[in-house]
Amino acid sequence: MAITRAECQALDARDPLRDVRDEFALPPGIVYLLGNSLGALPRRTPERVARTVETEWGVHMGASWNTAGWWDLPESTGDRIAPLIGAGPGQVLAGDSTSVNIFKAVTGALPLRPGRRVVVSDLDNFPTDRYVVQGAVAALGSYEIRDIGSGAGLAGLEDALGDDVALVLLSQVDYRTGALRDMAAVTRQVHEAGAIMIWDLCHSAGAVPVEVGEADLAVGCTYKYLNGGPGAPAYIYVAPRHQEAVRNVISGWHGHAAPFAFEPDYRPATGVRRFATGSPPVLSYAALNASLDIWERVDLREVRAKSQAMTSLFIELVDDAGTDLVLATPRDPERRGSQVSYRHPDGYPVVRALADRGVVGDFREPDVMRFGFAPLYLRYVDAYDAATALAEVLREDLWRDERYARRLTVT
Ligand SMILES: Cc1ncc(COP(=O)(O)O)c(C=O)c1O
Ligand SMILES: Nc1c(O)cccc1C(=O)C[C@H](N)C(=O)O
Repeated sequence: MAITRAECQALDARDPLRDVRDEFALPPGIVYLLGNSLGALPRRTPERVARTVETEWGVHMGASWNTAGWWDLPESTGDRIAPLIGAGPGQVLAGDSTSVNIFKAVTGALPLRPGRRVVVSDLDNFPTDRYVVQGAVAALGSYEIRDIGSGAGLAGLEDALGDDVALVLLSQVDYRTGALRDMAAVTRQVHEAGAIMIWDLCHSAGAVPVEVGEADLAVGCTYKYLNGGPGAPAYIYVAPRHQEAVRNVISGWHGHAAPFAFEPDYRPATGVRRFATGSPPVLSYAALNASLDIWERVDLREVRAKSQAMTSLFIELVDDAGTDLVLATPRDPERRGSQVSYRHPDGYPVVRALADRGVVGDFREPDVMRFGFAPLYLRYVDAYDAATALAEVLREDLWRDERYARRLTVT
């Protein structure tokens, strides 16, 4: 092998992020490469959630809407997410799920381009992005969807862009392959065609230093690299230039200009607050905010450097092992997020056999094995152990055991 385990340990000893790992409660004996699906539990999270339950809810009760800042959680939490995506204060609102925020973004942005009736959607995007666009178009009527294949670097985009296109929705990092799109260049291209650009940042926030830049709107989740917990509040970014023009079609009372005036008719709040809808899940915000304490202390350039080094190391080690895996992730570290994916016709049982050996990745149809490298809590030695286990599972055909063929409900 190109590098020894001892050399990986030496890399860990020099890692500027090495102490951040202690912030996480990681089960022993596990190499957790699923942080791109559900991030690990920060040690401080249980205490923060317990405080919200026992003191804010249990003692101060309803007063906590004011005294504990519950009412303002969507904005205050959004302001803490903002630096992670290159946005400023008052530009990000935390709440709802990514799916709901996609619906709000798409239906809110389409009227900005009257007369244009086409939404460009990526065939390889995460399905919920496509499903929500399909639902929005069906609900609005008179719009149509133009699908592009993202495969070779969004090759279809140029041809799809015409003077009938109102809006383009894309993910910055492809969930299957981990390919990273040039957000600034694609946004420019879409704007030159006169359309609105909406980005899904689910697989990029916390994985790469995101710059929303000229993007019109963006959405993302916080339960992957941001470690906010299962089902943690998602977020929506609305560029300041659009905030007064974009309408929130799910116009609930939390986005009203005067919610406690209990007026019969909706009037939107100013700024990003108008994208709020209903009561925030306060306990989930508590968990997310505990994790954001950690993000506040880390330098995103160090996160990116470590992510690129770890993913490169993993790829080199798997190369050296001489398996029949096909790398699905770009080899150039500048062109990938923080995951490494391989194609293998029996990827599903391979991933299950690996999990039995303590290396947790996942599988995405039709043939993609994904290994996410969350730089806050993974070590170089983890990349080494994972590559070694993967090579062993393939070399010794360990995945052929029939118990690995059975599909789990959630994969
Ligand atoms: C790109 C992308 N968009 C959206 C989602 C999910 O959306 P939601 O938070 O609504 O489940 C995911 C993952 O679950 C995703 O990878
Ligand atoms: N959001 C998830 C869920 O609710 C259940 C299971 C997995 C997830 C995920 O996040 C999957 C992830 N977006 C993916 O890229 O496949």
